[in-house]
Amino acid sequence: MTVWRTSYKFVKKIAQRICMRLLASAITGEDRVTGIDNPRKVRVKRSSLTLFNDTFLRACRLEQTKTVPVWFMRQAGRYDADYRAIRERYSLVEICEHPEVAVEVTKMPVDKLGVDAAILFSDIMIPVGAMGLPFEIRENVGPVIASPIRHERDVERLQVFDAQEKLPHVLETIRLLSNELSVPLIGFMGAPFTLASYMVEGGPSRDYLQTKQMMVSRPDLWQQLMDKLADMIIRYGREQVEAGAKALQVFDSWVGSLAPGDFVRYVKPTMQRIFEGLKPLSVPLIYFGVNTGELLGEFAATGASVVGVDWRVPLARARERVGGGVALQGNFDPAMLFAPRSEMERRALEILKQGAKDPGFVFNLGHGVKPTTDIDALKFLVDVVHAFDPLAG
Ligand SMILES: Cc1c2[nH]c(c1CCC(=O)O)Cc1[nH]c(c(CCC(=O)O)c1C)Cc1[nH]c(c(CCC(=O)O)c1C)Cc1[nH]c(c(C)c1CCC(=O)O)C2
Repeated sequence: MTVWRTSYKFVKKIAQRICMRLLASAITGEDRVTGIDNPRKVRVKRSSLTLFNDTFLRACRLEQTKTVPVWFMRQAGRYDADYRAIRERYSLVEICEHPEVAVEVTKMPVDKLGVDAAILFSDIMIPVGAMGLPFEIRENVGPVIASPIRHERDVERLQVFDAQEKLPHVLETIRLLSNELSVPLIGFMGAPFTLASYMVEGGPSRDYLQTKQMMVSRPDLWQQLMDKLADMIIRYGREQVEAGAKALQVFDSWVGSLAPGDFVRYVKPTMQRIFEGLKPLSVPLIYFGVNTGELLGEFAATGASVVGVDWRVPLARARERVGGGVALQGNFDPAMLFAPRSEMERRALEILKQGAKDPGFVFNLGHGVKPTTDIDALKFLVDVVHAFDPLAG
């Protein structure tokens, strides 16, 4: 009897999944593939019947898609009441330490907003803690480090860790997500300059005086720090992809504070080494920064496959600067999520028309979602992007 009931349930579940899959592809007309899109990495077991929306990955690979993929930086966050409720019980670091909670938070925007990619819920500082430098995240301030890096011994003490050993919960979160998600999971790391800015200043900064001072007056020590962070980033990136991340974004939020000559001299070689090291993983590699208008050409020359653009640069100009062979991601001003709907739509269409001129465009904001954003504005924006036909222009 029990055997019969179990097999009936099993057959019913399979039949339901097949029906859902057929229905979804009939409705969207989008190409759907099974969970496995990189046969080399089938180490992670996944259901072969999961619906999988690969529009984001295809746009990153410069393939023509029927709709423009969209996701938002900081798409899991305080604008969402359910997230705020979870934050009342867990700190940001605690969420990261509990895979079941991190999974739930990562999935929230996918379910609620209908975005085409998920981003791992974590923070760029999590691996800094694992390197042996304790930090704290202060609300409305950002990461704070009590004993910042100033001397050789501080750099020497930093460990290039094994995530299996130091951050097993992060890898577990990725494994769970890659089994459950119907969209690709983006893993991420902070880039060396941006991480160094917190590690050297001891917290957020307006002008990065200590960081830039170390860069120019102790180029040897600076390079030692860049090298150690690059080693960490390559190793941690590889572990994230092996656990199931389908793309990696390297956040260099504050590198736009550098003059182009300084970027080329003090940062670019390290970024080239990082993307060279991550390339064998065969996943899209996104390089993002704010205020990087003058650096976009250099960004494209680092070896990244997708370049993030903020709203200060029109996308057509960004395309001129990066040239061909690289996808673009951006560049809606997060402040414009507070504009009237008609104005939001007008601006989104302007971006879509420029961005989708060539294959290889991912719609995003130019920076993260602001905590006071209305969730309905985000949903509206997703709908506008999905209604746009990139082939019709
Ligand atoms: C610079 C940077 C940090 N963290 C990150 C960056 C690069 C992107 C950027 O430029 O915004 C990256 C980051 N941080 C967080 C994510 C989660 C994934 C997602 O985008 O949804 C991602 C991708 C969670 C978070 N990380 C943080 C929050 C907000 C605090 C909270 O809601 O608990 C979230 C959701 C905290 C944090 N952590 C950091 C800052 C500046 C802050 C903001 C402080 C505040 O406003 O309270 C460092």
